Amino acid sequence: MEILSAEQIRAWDEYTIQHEPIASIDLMERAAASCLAWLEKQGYLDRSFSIYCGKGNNGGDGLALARMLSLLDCPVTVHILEFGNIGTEDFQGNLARLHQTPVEVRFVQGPEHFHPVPQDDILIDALLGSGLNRPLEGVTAQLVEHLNASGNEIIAIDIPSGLFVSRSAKGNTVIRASHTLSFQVYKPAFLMPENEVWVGEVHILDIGLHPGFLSQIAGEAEILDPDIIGAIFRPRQAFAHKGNFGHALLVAGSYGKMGAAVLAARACLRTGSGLLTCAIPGCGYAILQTALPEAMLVMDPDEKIHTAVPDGLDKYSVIGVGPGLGQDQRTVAFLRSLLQQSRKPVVVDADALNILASHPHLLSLLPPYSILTPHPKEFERLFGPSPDDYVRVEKAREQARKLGCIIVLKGHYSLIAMPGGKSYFNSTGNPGMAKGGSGDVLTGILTALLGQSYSPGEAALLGVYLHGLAGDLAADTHSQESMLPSDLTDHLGKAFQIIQKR
Ligand SMILES: NC(=O)C1=CN([C@@H]2O[C@H](COP(=O)(O)OP(=O)(O)OC[C@H]3O[C@@H](n4cnc5c(N)ncnc54)[C@H](OP(=O)(O)O)[C@@H]3O)[C@@H](O)[C@H]2O)[C@@H](O)CC1
Ligand SMILES: Nc1ncnc2c1ncn2[C@@H]1O[C@H](COP(=O)(O)OP(=O)(O)O)[C@@H](O)[C@H]1O
Ligand SMILES: [K+]
Repeated sequence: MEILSAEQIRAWDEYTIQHEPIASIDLMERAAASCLAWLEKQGYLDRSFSIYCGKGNNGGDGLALARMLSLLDCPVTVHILEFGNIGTEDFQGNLARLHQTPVEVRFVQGPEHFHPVPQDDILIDALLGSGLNRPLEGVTAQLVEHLNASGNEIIAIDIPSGLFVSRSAKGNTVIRASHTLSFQVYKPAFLMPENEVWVGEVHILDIGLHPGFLSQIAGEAEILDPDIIGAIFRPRQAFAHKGNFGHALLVAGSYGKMGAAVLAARACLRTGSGLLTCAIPGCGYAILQTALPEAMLVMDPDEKIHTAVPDGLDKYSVIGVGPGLGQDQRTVAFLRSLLQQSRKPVVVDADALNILASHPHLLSLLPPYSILTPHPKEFERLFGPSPDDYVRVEKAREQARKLGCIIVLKGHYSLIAMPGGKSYFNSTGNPGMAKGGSGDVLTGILTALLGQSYSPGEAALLGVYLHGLAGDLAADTHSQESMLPSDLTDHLGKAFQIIQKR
């Protein structure tokens, strides 16, 4: 699913109006009807509603919804915020239609018109939508604060009023919705952690915009969905042998952090690597041999840390490096040699990223199309602080282009930024994965896929999606609270089966 800017969405409206064809007010009718259907499905129709409208098309949606609710005998009051203009054509058309119903319409010109909010009313926010072009101020901001302070449940139409579609509204006044009903596609605003308090749960409603439009635009970002994954995943051939599925080298673990190596290695095996060798310090020998009989080992001469690059790197189809590595000075030198000798894309995570952050000149040694998997803190260490989430995402895209690498910026909607400029937001995963070790599992998964002749881009997309899907399945089994990173690996099998069936 594409992620579009406000301008692109407006253009899609226009395209639909021309090519379906459909009158603009009828498209608004469809948008309002989709909100009504959602309210009905969620069991809201036995409630009473206060609907707050601006004078743009977002307000028009609110007026149309008010009429529809009233026709179903729901008690509705409409409050229209006076902006000192007559409103858009479709707003006016819907106001005329609303006047033919018994719905009471109140005009709000100043705080003296802010009625106390009836305690049990559901508030519908149709003040401002994707047309917002400046922060809320004056009466508008005061009204939003009044509604937020009411403690009532607020459902926002299209986007909570005060939130921009594609840039930060940090520090501004914004409606705090518990649900946002938006149309057709995700907007960037819904994917940014800083907006969670305002958007609540997001529901994308299909209003039948013309599909022909999508072939005309070069979308910069997409939601990683089952269709994309279905096109990437390749089932095993009947006559395949282990040589077809790569020989992965996983460089991980140090004294006190051998668990990271075990987690990554198990995930690598469960993601189908043909062969796996783990490069580990001496202290990990018994641990790895006992935990994972399927894995082979190459031992570092040092007992506790990584100091020496294993011989014959070229025989491995892929290298994954980082989980539990430590940042000893000798390990820094080790990482430098490892990257210098690597001729294929490498998966780089955790302490390997931290070493790159403290020795940025090493970034130039990354083989093209390597996959870097920083969480936001590691990202900040690598590329500096960002004032808001939008800037961080943009910076990740920029760095992916600059380094010629894939950057997986991990989070609720992990961003996968490709060197060619395209990026994806992952749709799987849950807060049960916010535990030390989940990232190590991802490294194992990505390393396995990259070794199995998936292209680096394919491996990154499939791996991040599978990791989150396994997380969702683990949460179903164990709850988000109780699930462990190792449960992600235990649910990879089921995750593969789901992908395969689609
Ligand atoms: N496909 C879809 O998605 C469909 C979308 N539809 C709906 O259309 C909505 C977009 O409608 P829209 O373009 O009329 O914008 P909307 O936000 O109602 O008004 C913005 C106007 O307000 C003003 N303004 C801006 N900032 C302000 C501020 N801080 N404080 C005060 N005023 C401010 C500014 O005018 P200005 O004052 O700058 O002249 C601007 O022009 C969309 O969200 C969805 O609900 C459906 O109906 C059909 C299908
Ligand atoms: N709230 C969340 N929703 C979805 N996924 C999450 C959430 N929190 C963490 N994750 C996922 O869990 C993983 C955590 O990785 P990371 O922070 O590197 O963990 P660690 O280094 O401790 O193993 C990432 O893939 C991230 O996307
Ligand atoms: K709104």
